[in-house]
Amino acid sequence: MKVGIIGVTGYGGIELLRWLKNHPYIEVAYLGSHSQAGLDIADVYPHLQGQLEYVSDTQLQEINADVIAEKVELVFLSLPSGISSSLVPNLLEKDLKVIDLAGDFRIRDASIHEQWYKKQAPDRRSQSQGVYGLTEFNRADVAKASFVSNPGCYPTSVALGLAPLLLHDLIEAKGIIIDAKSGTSGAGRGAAVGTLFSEVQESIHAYKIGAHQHTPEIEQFLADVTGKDVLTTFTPHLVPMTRGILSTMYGQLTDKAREMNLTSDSLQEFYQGFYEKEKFVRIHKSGDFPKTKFVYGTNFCNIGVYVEERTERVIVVSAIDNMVKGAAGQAIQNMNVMYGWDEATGIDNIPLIP
Ligand SMILES: NC(=O)C1=CN([C@@H]2O[C@H](COP(=O)(O)OP(=O)(O)OC[C@H]3O[C@@H](n4cnc5c(N)ncnc54)[C@H](OP(=O)(O)O)[C@@H]3O)[C@@H](O)[C@H]2O)C=CC1
Ligand SMILES: CC(=O)N[C@@H](CCC(=O)OP(=O)(O)O)C(=O)O
Repeated sequence: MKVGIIGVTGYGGIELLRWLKNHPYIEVAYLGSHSQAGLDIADVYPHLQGQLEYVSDTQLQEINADVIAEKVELVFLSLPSGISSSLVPNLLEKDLKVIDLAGDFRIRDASIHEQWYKKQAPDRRSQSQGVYGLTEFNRADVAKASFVSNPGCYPTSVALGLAPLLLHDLIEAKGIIIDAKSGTSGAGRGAAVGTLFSEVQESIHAYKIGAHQHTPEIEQFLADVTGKDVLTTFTPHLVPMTRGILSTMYGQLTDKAREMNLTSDSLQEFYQGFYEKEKFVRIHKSGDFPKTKFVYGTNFCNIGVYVEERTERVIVVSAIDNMVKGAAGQAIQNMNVMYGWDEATGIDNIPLIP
């Protein structure tokens, strides 16, 4: 099948291109760029030299829906937030299948989108056709979708970590605390003082406290899962590494969980059972917790759980690679589901250690 990538020169786009080499059913027939059209992708990224036999046209093209529709059947969008919303309606009109990595179409409520993204919400007509692509939870809808809105990187790590607890009423839906840390690739390739080596190395800081745009995405998904309003305090941190997100989450046990005498061991068994059939979610043994290294360069989400009996709190630690399960890997996982292929096609590998 022929696919295209719009925004291929960015981190999400180039990661998609890297993974698609491993995919047996894919030819990449269109590479779109806003500011570098006309250049060859191997000139922009010389590490690709001699590796692009699966790309039928390696020259970066201008972004034009008519041209894209002539060349491919499905297109991945990996653009800054606020840009894909102007493109998606045109692409869908041309009967293209679309997987969007940006946040434009994730939030259903326009006023909430505008409040957190500080940008105009997109055209509702496109969104109504879109499916939130957290594959493990929305597989049936993704399989039927022509437009998938791929989840954000932090929300992927948080949702996979907390959904089992909320779904089974084991923690209170309000007062959840999420302390998350991301490597700098999460901020994209654009030059910015905040991600300079000299600013980031030997330092760690919290940012967008009480104001991060992933907060409503997390709450919307978890409310869909529980049928209740979910309230979280989400604090992201930037840490001096390139890839990876580690989210540490705290929830208060419910009466139900207390009556069950939930322990770390029984909670670990519950998570193991919950995700038993999931290829990309791996539960650590009781007493053992993930490191971002365990998922580096892979589509895995690793989760460790603990019940702190003294404070009646559950602690969940989840790790993903923001570029893979948090972006390109999950997008390809969704494409596999849309086409009825084995979900792990092209994205099954082992992390690099060390
Ligand atoms: N990085 C990550 O870990 C994750 C990112 N995301 C989301 O994915 C999207 C892409 O992120 P990322 O790859 O990191 O970002 P980058 O900044 O690295 O890349 C953005 C791309 O968009 C293109 N672009 C910039 N401005 C415009 C414009 N006005 N019109 C069309 N194209 C434009 C650039 O291409 P060119 O200059 O060639 O025109 C570039 O290729 C974002 O919405 C991000 O929030 C989601 C999950 C994780
Ligand atoms: C480290 C870092 O800066 N990460 C970015 C993640 C951006 C992202 O993925 O944004 P959308 O999913 O909302 O498009 C951030 O915190 O804004």
